[in-house]
Amino acid sequence: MTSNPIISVRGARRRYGTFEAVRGVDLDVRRGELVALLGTNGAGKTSFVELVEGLAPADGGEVRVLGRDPYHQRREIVGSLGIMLQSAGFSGDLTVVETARTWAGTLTRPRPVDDVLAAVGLAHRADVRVASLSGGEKRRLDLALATMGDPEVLFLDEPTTGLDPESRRATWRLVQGMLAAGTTVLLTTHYLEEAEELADRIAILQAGRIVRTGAVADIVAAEPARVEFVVRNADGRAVTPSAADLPSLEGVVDVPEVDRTGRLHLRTTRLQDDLFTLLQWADARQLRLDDLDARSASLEQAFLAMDDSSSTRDDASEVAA
Ligand SMILES: Nc1ncnc2c1ncn2[C@@H]1O[C@H](COP(=O)(O)OP(=O)(O)OP(=O)(O)O)[C@@H](O)[C@H]1O
Repeated sequence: MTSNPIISVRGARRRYGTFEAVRGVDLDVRRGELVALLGTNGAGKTSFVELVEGLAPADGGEVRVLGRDPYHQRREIVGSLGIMLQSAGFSGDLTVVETARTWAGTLTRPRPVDDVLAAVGLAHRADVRVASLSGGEKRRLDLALATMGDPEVLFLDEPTTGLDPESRRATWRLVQGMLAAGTTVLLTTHYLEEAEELADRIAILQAGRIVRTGAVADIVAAEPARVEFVVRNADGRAVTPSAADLPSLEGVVDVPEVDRTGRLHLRTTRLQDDLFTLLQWADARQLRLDDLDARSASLEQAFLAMDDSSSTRDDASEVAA
């Protein structure tokens, strides 16, 4: 299916004085897709997302949401956007339901307030003053307001920060329901598990540039898998093979390490082949690979590896820019 992207950004730039926080970002988000923007603190996520939300003008490049410039043509699209900022400025004196009703009054087609509060698990807190809510409850009220207008495009800036694991999962279910109904979502998060759970695609920002985009599986596949075990002989005693004792393993990157407990750690780009070779090697010598743990890299490992390598690359791209 080819359709125009709902969010389309080309060469976006944003400056604060002489400092450039967003340095030529390209991004497309298609209808019904969730793209998660990841990056370490100060990478430029909020600076970039504010351009797409139309809360600030770009200093260069082109930003389009639903075919419009979200800053200069904001009034034409604002009714189709739902924005959940990192901190919303509610009056603490209003109750939850009063806040929701006030917000509903600003929207063209609000969903029923009771439904929206129930969806985020705040129905039983409707008459509590906002000032008395916990941090996690305030976050859920933010989400209720952002989704009240049934937006075509939803911006979620760290939506589950401060939520307990159960509330976090409830938020994920709500977002998944909106995605299934065709909502397009741009999410920023520091929780890689959240990105793994929700994102169709991930974009990783580093010092104002996107250094990687792709599906979680593709990003993770580029990172070596981990294998760990303790080698024991026929008597059950742990033995520590040197690298020279081990069979030749084709996918192994860097030298296998033995930690203080005698556990051997290696990383390989050919998990199945190298595991098979290791098991054959152990079998032929009547050795056991105890507590064997072999697993693909997590998004977290891929993210940390990318962050290391891109900070080195960044110095080079600075000169080239
Ligand atoms: N109003 C501002 N004036 C000057 N510099 C700013 C301003 N806002 C942000 N910056 C700088 O721009 C860079 C990007 O900040 P931004 O808040 O966009 O990062 P972020 O990826 O959202 O970080 P976090 O994960 O901590 O929210 C940082 O170096 C920050 O110090």
